[in-house]
Amino acid sequence: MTTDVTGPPPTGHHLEWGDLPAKQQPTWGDADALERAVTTLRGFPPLVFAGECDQLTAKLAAVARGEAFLLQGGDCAETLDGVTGPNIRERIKTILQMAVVLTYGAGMPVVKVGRLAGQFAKPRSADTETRDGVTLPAYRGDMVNGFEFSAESRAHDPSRMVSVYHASSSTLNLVRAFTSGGYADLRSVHTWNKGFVAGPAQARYEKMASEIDRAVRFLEASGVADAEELRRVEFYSSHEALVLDYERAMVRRDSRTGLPYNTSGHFIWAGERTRDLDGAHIDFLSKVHNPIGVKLGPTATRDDVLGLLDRLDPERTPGRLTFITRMGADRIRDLLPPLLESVGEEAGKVAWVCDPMHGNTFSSPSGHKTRRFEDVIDEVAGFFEVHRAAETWAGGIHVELTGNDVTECVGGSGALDVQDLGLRYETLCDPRLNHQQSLEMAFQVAAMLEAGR
Ligand SMILES: O=C[C@H](O)[C@H](O)COP(=O)(O)O
Ligand SMILES: C=C(OP(=O)(O)O)C(=O)O
Ligand SMILES: [Mn+2]
Repeated sequence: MTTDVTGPPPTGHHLEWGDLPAKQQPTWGDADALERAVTTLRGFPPLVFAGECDQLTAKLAAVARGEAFLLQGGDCAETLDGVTGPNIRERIKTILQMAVVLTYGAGMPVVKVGRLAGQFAKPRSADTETRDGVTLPAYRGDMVNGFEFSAESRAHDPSRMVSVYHASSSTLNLVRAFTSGGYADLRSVHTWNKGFVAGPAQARYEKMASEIDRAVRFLEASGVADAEELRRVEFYSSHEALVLDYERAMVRRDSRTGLPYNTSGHFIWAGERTRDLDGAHIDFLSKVHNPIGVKLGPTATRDDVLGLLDRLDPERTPGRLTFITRMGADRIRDLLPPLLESVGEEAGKVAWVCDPMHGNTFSSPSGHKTRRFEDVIDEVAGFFEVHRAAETWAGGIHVELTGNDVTECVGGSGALDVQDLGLRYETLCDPRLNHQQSLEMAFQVAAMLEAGR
């Protein structure tokens, strides 16, 4: 981890953001409260450092070259109440386990990125929600308003951005402690499996962990393994850069180079609803030097893809830009090939990652938003097939998951049924894979990666 100091922008050198149209923004009522929150945020230290962002760019360059695989995962919507030690620990353990399964199964470096420490704002399909004849603003994530269905809670409150900063800071603090303080030591692969509800994937993991243990002991005994290298993992934060008042206020200039970085997270992306070329979100991403992503849904055209490439990565810097496709299991095989084809040679200049969640959401009869595990796997399978045929690299997966034993997505070996959804449905936005389903997915994706080698 580099320790460069990333300072606030020098006085008089504030970046100009202009006033391009910005979709999906809060309507803060109180201008003074907004000003106070933004001023407070601007004075806070960065949450991540420019040097770390550059390291991640270098790792994503390896993904773009086909030499590494990206695992990006976490909640759809983090919540302030959800920032607890156990919640964060179980999520980190889950991602570490998945990464080990992928690394061991596929013999390939895995870049680990959490959807965490900033994933507190949501774009919505509708601005309002109606219950029993009462219409209120839709829930837009804890950065903007509360989930509770009352006028007071649903009002957009800028001071929430400051709360999100603190929540992100304490999340990152624990993540850094876990990943560099010995907990993520490869010699503890077994302990990451502890505390989870037993199931087939856990048992399979246990077996694999024993093999890894033996291999690590062998390497250590032979003097090949560097004890320090085994002790820690590089783990990065990411979120959708949605609420521009928050993201802009977190921009700092790198003291080494003077270049602006969004220090609210290592990797940030523009969502499917805010990726228009002439909009404020793409303009924002074009001005910061972090590694960035853009979601591409079923309506993405050749011109969108080429335009985004030119706008966001004019120099074609390896690792700078990642396209995250989310087409749906039934459409990926038709919609992705023309995009790869139209980009031609340029397709190899960016990383391509599959979000198998957002194109596969439906409502259960009980009214729960859900996804079928089998559709999620099928979209990833389609993603691999298409890339193989196009001779481009299927660079990774972007998944909504939790380490907790929730009942939000149906299917998987636990055969979770739509009738079970009400048991432990805890997400405030989209349904996440639970621990068992996440681990199962890792085994299936590792097999796909292995088959392609
Ligand atoms: O992850 C996000 C959701 O897909 C997005 O917020 C839209 O959800 P909605 O259709 O329930 O508004
Ligand atoms: C809103 C999201 O995705 P998308 O922009 O792809 O719909 C999300 O990642 O939670
Ligand atoms: Mn989501």
